[in-house]
Amino acid sequence: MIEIQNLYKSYGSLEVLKDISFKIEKGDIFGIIGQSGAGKSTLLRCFNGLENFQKGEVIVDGQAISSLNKKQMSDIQKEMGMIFQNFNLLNRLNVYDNIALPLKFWKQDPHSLENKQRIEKLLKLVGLEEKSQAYPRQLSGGQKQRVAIARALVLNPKILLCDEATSALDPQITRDILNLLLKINKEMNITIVVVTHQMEVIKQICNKVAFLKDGRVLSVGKPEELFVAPNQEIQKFVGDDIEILPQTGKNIKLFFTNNNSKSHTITQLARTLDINFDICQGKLENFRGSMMGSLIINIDEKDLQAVENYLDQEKITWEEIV
Ligand SMILES: Nc1ncnc2c1ncn2[C@@H]1O[C@H](COP(=O)(O)OP(=O)(O)OP(=O)(O)O)[C@@H](O)[C@H]1O
Repeated sequence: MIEIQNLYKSYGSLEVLKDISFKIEKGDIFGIIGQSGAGKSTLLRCFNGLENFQKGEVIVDGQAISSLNKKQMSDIQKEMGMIFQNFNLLNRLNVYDNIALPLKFWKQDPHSLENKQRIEKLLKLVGLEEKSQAYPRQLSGGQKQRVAIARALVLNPKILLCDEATSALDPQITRDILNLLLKINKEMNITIVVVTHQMEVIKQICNKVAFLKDGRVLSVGKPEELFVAPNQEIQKFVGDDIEILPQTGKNIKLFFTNNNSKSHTITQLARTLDINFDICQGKLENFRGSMMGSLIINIDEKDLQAVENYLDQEKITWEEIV
């Protein structure tokens, strides 16, 4: 659906995107995560032509963005709705007219029967049937983002681009908006790209994620797979702060995925190898409804080899914490 090939982008002498390549498939909810300044928003804006780039290519629905003329670019832009952190609503227009703005841009009558029905359907989808005549100043942040989502969908796009769409919202409202995005993805079959610095957003809705650091892709994959990959940069995002661990013996961190989250792994380990160990830290995380976990145990140094062999044999991902 969107393919990014060896993309480079600079602002003057500042290189912001460096050799970015990955693919977003139809139906994905694809997350792009990274710290402030990593280049996430710039990358997203290269997808719909809001930014140009110096090298590489972005291919949307089989069309190379850099080769499009003005008309072809607007047609592609029509296929991509976008929402932002600060909602970007027009305060002088009511909810209905804000949602209708893209229709006006495309010279359509916002009050034709077809468009009226379309906007009413969208108002229902985002749960704002009662607010059609309200003005932005009369709405909460979550409601404003719902209006922005309805507006982004009014032209029937295939792709929805979300730039830090929940960063200004509190945790409960964030969850509601994320559930709405999940619903839009499932029921309307819209591919969603989410730029965020919040790991929670990735965990709740994304089936794929790209980690960006200093304009480069650190890793791309399923969130739960990257979570179990022993990569310290990524674990920082997952919020894996390791507490103080014993200074004696060896500390081993085990990662449990859906495939190996058998409850008896740990008791089996003790029984099979006939060893004792201490449990130092444990954590469970929810990825789109699947539980993933990690556990740090402290073992005697003399048992290290046997434990490593056992974990490898049981195909449990582990790392030694030093
Ligand atoms: N129009 C611009 N002109 C010059 N530099 C820019 C411009 N837009 C962004 N930058 C710079 O490009 C880099 C990447 O910015 P970008 O906004 O893409 O990062 P980000 O990962 O989205 O961060 P944030 O979450 O803080 O928005 C930053 O160093 C930023 O200062």
